[in-house]
Amino acid sequence: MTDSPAPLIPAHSWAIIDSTLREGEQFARGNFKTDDKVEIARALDAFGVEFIEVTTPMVSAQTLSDIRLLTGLGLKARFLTHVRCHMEDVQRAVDTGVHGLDLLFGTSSFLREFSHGKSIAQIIDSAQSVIGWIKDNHPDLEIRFSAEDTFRSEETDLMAVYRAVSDMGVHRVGLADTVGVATPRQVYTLVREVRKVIHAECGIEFHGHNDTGCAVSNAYEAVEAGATHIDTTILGIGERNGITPLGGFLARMFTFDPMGLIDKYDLELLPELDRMVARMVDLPIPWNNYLTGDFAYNHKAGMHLKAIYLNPGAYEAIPPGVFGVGRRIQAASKVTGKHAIAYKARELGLHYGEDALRRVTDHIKALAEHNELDDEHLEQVLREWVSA
Ligand SMILES: CC(=O)SCCNC(=O)CCNC(=O)[C@H](O)C(C)(C)COP(=O)(O)OP(=O)(O)OC[C@H]1O[C@@H](n2cnc3c(N)ncnc32)[C@H](O)[C@@H]1OP(=O)(O)O
Ligand SMILES: O=C(O)CCC(=O)C(=O)O
Ligand SMILES: [Mg+2]
Repeated sequence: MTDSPAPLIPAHSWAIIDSTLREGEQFARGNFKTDDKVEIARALDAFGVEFIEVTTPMVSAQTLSDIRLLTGLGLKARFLTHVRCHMEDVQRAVDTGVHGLDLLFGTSSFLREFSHGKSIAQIIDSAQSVIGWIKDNHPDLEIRFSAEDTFRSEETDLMAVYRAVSDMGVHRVGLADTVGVATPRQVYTLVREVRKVIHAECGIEFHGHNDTGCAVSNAYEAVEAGATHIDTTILGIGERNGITPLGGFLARMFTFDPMGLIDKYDLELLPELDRMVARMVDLPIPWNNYLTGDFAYNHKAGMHLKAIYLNPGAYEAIPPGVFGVGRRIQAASKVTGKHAIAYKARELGLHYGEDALRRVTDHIKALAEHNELDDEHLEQVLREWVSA
């Protein structure tokens, strides 16, 4: 007997840093009150994400006190706060009870010119003072250093920065696709290159925006190339059209290591998480949302329905029940077929011969050409057909 093959990408090789409480606060409708933050943190913790990233305490006195409240909840998830590579920010962050600091500095010419005005050498100098101070005064804190706008930065600049901060002893470096422009292949290649210049024990984090629709694929490519941490938010909320959504990323990774994901996370809570954030930002869950959208598990075409009744796996990559959602069979449309109609009839205890089945199917298709039938109407037609 042989061992079952190792999953393509084992779930234990990466961790989630959920940034709903940081990137999510930068979403147009993300204005979380203290109670909302507590609810989100508890829900993420119950789900099982490894890290929760919160906004910088520099935002306001309220934010500072909220971070202290959150880190005092006694959750299993570890808190990280996202701060500029700036002594004042760091000094305010270190006694908030967080487990680590996510430092960042923009390295692209756009951000060097228009955001902070520092050269690469100055960025490395600032990193040296800030990281050195944290290590001397708070050696227990985990430190991550990210080159903001990584994918529009010069590769030589990036390698100089990553090599330097890795030598300074950061626990993780971050690659950020800040404007959502990277392609999956670029992400894969750059993560591999970064791996070569940092220490073996240094982790790699990826943060990807969705401006060009690649946030999930890019996160996946990052992991495939060796990234250890992926930033997500619930429903993908964030600046502009957001970042890698928690549900979308998990859907992607589930296909490689279902048992690994089931062990790590309470996947059935995903719909609750999505509903919670949709309520807080006062928007519906998108109809085509990964896993939890209204129609994510709607099956309609006759050819699909025939196979779905025999084995749902024929047209579903991921069993919906694992993520706490159900499937919907939409049998009464113009694109339906006789197998679906026979199945629906059998559910009602009705049986047709072959000719009758063809005729009732065609009748339903013709009716649905004008107006789709709901379940009640379909049932009525099927019963009338038998008694007619
Ligand atoms: C891509 C991203 O999502 S990055 C994260 C974005 N997050 C945030 O902006 C958090 C919320 N921000 C805030 O509350 C405020 O912007 C604060 C408290 C951080 C700063 O507020 P202000 O002092 O009023 O400055 P303002 O926001 O107008 O400008 C940004 C400042 O940060 C500086 N800065 C930008 N990036 C960095 C960095 N990585 N490290 C250090 N300083 C930086 C800029 O130079 C500018 O400072 P300056 O006025 O001395 O030139
Ligand atoms: O700190 C990071 O790595 C990411 C910051 C951010 O939100 C971004 O670049 O879009
Ligand atoms: Mg971002």
